[in-house]
Amino acid sequence: MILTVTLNAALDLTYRVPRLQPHASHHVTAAAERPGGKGVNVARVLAALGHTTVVTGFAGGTTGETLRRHLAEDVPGGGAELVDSLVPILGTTRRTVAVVDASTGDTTQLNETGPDVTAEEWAAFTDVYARLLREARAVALCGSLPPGVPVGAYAHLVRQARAARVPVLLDTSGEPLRRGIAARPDLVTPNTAELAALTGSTEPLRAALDARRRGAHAIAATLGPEGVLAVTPDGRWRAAPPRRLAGNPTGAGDSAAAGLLSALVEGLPWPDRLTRAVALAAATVKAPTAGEFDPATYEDVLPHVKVTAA
Ligand SMILES: O=P(O)(O)OC[C@@]1(O)O[C@H](CO)[C@@H](O)[C@@H]1O
Repeated sequence: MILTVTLNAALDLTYRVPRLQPHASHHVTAAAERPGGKGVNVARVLAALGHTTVVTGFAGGTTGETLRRHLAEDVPGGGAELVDSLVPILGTTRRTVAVVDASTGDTTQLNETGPDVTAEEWAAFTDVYARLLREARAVALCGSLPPGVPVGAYAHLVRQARAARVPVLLDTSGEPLRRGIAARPDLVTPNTAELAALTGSTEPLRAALDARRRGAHAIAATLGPEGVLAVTPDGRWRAAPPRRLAGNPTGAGDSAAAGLLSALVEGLPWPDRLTRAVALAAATVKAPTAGEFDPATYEDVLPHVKVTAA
């Protein structure tokens, strides 16, 4: 199985409004509620691709219950098993709100901070994680940290995965990323803003090379509509979709992470991993909510992703 960790899981709400304007009242024309947080999105895409996936992290309160109920119901595309190993907490799982402006296609994201996690709950999680690592073929550590979880949490979890010889992907930001990358994860998947905040450089190749020097075995930077830039021990590549797709980009990075991890577990070479990541990200932009992708767009884009040396 593949393991995904979402320490700050969320109940994701997506609202569609005809046109988003500050200081105005809006009529919501469509609303959706999904289990979310980056690692949950990665897990849902992995399961849809046919990989048995275990979701861990924290869940609590009424939103936590709702999230777990949705997780049990909802494998998009009816793929492989999605196993809930979330650790219960006393606090209440956060909500996030994505507001999609139908006139432009732009999305505005509002993320709650998350519940307070106690030292005992964090200790209970690390025990569950150590047990799950024994069965895992790969692990993804994704998203922000809720209050109470130590800022070096990802560094600790990366070291545990490396000690267990389980390939580990890290997708986070800020200080947890800075510390996590120094623990030498196999793959880090920052977006351009995260990469710039980490390295101080807005030039993606320079920033990715710098990020790799900080300890990551490989970097696959997600560049939005431009695709993915990878700096790896086997080479450097850019992978780009054949055309720019309009839609909701929330969760596109998570789908790219799922593509990279599934292809790694399947033993595919880097160019094929990047091709899958880019096609899945494009197909996610064409799906209305994070954690889902449009299968027809995926099949359509996959043969046309362009991979070039960087
Ligand atoms: O606050 P974080 O953990 O960084 O991001 C949370 C989040 O906005 O990211 C996903 C999209 O990538 C959403 O489904 C999710 O709720």
